Amino acid sequence: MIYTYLGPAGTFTEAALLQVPGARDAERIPSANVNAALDKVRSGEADAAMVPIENSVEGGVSATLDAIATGEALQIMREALVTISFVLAVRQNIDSLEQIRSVSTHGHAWAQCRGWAEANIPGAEFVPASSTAAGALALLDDETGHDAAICSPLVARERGLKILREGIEDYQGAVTRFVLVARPGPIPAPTGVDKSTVILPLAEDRPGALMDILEQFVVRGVNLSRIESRPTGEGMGKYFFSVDVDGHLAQERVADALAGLHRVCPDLRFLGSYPAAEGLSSSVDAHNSDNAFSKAHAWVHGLKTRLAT
Ligand SMILES: O=C(O)C(=O)C[C@]1(C(=O)O)C=C[C@@H](O)C=C1
Repeated sequence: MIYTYLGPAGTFTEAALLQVPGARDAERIPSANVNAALDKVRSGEADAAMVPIENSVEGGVSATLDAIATGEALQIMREALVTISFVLAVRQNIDSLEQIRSVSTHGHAWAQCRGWAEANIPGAEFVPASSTAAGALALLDDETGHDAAICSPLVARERGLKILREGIEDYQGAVTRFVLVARPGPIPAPTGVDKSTVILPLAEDRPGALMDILEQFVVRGVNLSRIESRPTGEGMGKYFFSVDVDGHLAQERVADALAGLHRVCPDLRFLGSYPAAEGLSSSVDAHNSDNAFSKAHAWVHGLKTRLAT
């Protein structure tokens, strides 16, 4: 297996990839951004890419949500959760917060430390970086660049960076969710605690269009764990929904909901069923169990055998 991930080495995304059994000893190619990582998978240069998709404080990672929703089809094989904590790393000549005029990090990391930054380095300019590790490593390479970087404690320690403050995140215990994405292939077998992801473009802007979609889940007792609307880029007011549901394609209620969605949303994109990284809370009523669906299908099938030909 050849893996790629949002690099350079030392990103939270690499930490997520290292949770995948075997990834530590496999070839790992860093990519400069999410699109580059997914392109490597689409072209066959890598077999799978780990990319961030959602943070418990800042929400969805738009670059990933958009890139997997369009273009050549991809499939989510698994997910990984990483607890996020940030340090403030500085150049060797900086000894106090007052000396910091510019700070670099990834946009999602900046959003998670904004309160701390406003209170502690109010005058500092934010310099966007392609990842937290890229912002941190520039402290070593680029003598003319920013004074400080917000990054993981790990990359700061491994690269011998000077740490001025630790635990600067606004919300302790924040978590980022990552997905491992591959070219479409076999769908991982159900584990009993699974998720499925589906992209639902709105066919037309009319009253009840979202209700038609949600109804497909509600009537089959399928719980949604995430729903986000993203602009398609094709003009104002054009959106698709990116949805995670509890359950696996192998479960009748999920398969039946997908069939219903295909009728109301024919351009939908199924992004996969895969093991959930943590236990799901939703329970399934008896009338939405596989058994109830099988009995109902068998009953209708029996009736149909009596149709006059
Ligand atoms: O910059 C990194 O280290 C990343 O892995 C990216 C990323 C993100 O996109 O959310 C991952 C985790 C943190 O929430 C901040 C940044």
